[in-house]
Amino acid sequence: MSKTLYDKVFEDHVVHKDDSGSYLLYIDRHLVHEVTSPQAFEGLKNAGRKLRRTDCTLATVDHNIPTDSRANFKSTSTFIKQQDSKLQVETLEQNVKDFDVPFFGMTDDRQGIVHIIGPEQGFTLPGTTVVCGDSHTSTHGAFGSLAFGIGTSEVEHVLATQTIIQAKSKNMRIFIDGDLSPGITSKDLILHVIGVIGTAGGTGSVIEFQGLAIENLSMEARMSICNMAIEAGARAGMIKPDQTTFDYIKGRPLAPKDAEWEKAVSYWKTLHSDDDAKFDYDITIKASDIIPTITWGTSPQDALPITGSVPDPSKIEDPIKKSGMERALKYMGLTPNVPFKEIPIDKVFIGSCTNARIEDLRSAAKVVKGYKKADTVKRALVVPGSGLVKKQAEKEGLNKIFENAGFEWREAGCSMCLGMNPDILDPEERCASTSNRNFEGRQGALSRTHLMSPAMAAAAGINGYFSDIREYKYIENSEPIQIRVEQEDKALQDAVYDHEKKPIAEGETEEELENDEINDIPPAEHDANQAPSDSADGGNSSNAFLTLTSITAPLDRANVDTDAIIPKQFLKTIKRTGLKAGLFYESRFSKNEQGEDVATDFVLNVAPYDKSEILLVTGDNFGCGSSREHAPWALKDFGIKSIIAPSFGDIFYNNSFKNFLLPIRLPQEIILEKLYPIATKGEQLTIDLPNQQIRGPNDEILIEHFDVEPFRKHCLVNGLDDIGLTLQKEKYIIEYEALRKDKFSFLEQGSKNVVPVQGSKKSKFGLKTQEW
Ligand SMILES: CC(C)[C@H](C(=O)O)[C@@H](O)C(=O)O
Ligand code: SF4
Repeated sequence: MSKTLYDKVFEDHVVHKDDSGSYLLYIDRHLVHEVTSPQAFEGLKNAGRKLRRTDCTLATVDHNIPTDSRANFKSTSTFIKQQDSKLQVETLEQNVKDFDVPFFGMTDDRQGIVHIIGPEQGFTLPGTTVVCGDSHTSTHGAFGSLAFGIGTSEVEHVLATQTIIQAKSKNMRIFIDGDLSPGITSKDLILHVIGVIGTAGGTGSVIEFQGLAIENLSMEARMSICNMAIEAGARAGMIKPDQTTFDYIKGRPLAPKDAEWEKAVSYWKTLHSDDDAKFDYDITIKASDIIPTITWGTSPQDALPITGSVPDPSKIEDPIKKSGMERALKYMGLTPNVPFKEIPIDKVFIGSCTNARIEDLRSAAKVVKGYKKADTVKRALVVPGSGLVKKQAEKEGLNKIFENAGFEWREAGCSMCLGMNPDILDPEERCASTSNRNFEGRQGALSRTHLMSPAMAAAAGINGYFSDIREYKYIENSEPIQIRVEQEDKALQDAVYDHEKKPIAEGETEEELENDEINDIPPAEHDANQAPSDSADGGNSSNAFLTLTSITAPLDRANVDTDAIIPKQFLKTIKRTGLKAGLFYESRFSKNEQGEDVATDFVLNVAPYDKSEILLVTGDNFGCGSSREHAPWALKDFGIKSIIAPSFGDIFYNNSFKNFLLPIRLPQEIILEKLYPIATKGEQLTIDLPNQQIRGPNDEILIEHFDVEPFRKHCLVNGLDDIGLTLQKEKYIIEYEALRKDKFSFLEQGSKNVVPVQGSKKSKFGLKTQEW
């Protein structure tokens, strides 16, 4: 039977299939960062569980770390000034020691954004399953791996079992017909695609990108495309591996070598969709239709060609779309019909897991070279995606080009992509950004983000206005510094052996340093919200969801992203509880003249809805975007136990079940006709999970049947912790591991070959002298 690329990779990882149709998949590569892991490690500790495979796990710090020069770095505790950020980073530093996880910390040149370092090290390989507690894990699909973001409960599940419970997604193909026109980048391509299919377009599907335009792209450009597959709502994005892929991987530190390399490549060559494979959805986009693209609104689907103007809501008929557009334009401070090229900007951000690789920096540097940043542009930040990208760029002299133009050259991290560190925009500042999300408040409270390619962001920084890169006048050979090195220097990676940044301050011993850091970490407390797992099947009747009767808060919005449900400043906790105050923070509160929070008339602030346990959303795609499990934690903390909406972001949907919160999908017209009138009257609905029904205030049946996958229902009705359930299937995991060791022996080394940095704190790995 013919298969798609997704079918092949999925099937090669099935450990077990349940009668209910739910699969247990083996995970080859697990990337870990500081934001979504503390509660997972705490869960392991509380339950006395081990980490199953450290060799399949690789950790780094990226979201919270300042991008200031680390030239005088002494210790995390002195370097990071924001207390909550410091705590998250130090908690990961402690957890990697406690669980023996290979780790790239701040004294290591290999540290960087988690989705940059995996491919850079050769940890990400074709045909593997790759997960991370981060939505942009989709990036790794560029290698033909099945890579997707997971929530913190799933991180814990993977740490404990090296597997994940999955349902099979639908197959979607996006075929790019023809090749891209000159000057058009992969960022324009993916923004264009999202503009066409919308942020819910890929929901429930794995997208395979195909066509000449894709085949002609470099690996880095392919990564930018798959990176933003999540912004199209997809579970994952994939591109079949080819010679470009193999050339990129060969020689990287953690890639297979010699005979294992040959064995790997012959398997990888089988990883493509068969000619007659069937896709559930098939979309063709003409490459010649794609021109430089930017976003104007507060969702990545608000994408238009740079030659266009701000859209006009008066021309829109659909009332939900019209009010959404009005709201976005008001937030963005934009007037309808103004040409994009006449809109001035305040700041530039060149960075993020979408566009902070060496090719991105090269293309921005070419634009900047020989010019000065416009006087009206207050700041332009260039943040390399990893320490190694930074090194490579410095070797090529790109840092000098940026600095000569008045751009700031920073250290690696997520930075202003979401501003969990000090890099944020001031309210109402407009930013030309190479990142992937333009949500309200994303780059700082009331910040205004416009997404675009690195070359376009750089051009905006020079001109002071959004600019069409095709009209831009490059200055060639005007400066002594040339962009000479077109090939990435893989040998630079060996430089970690002689890197200059010594982590230990003069006069301070390793032991003192270690003690300093440990002293800053409060002892782990038992988290009351953590599902106890001492019973054999992990059951806990207090979590069980049977029937729920409550008034229902109506929410008339579409595309409510998880940044809106719980903004970034509340992600810095290492606990699962205490998030009630942050729920819908930007909507529930505004600042008065004294700068204090004042409650708005947002539905959850107003009686009787402030006591609602059900949220009824009329628009599509609730919980899209980030994988933060903090979103269901905050909803739960507020008292919400069920959410009804036409559709949900895939990761949010999963995360809800893990927290015994029931998401129910119903068609929009049914919601509007049958449930909305009751909700707006402040009357009660009853959700009956065992019978899969919704009843009205007089117990009349409103919804005869709603869908919920049998396995999820079983777990919810019985209050089951699925780590406990999976561990009961350990015999299948052991069997799979034996098969894997033989058939996929080239995956066995994994992160075992990670060499600790010289002079780093004591590591249980010891200082190896492996050859790379
Ligand atoms: C912090 C993390 C959960 C989040 C994500 O999942 O994407 C972040 O990386 C983001 O980009 O919003
Ligand atoms: S999207 Fe931004 S915050 Fe999220 S991982 Fe990528 S760079 Fe970091």
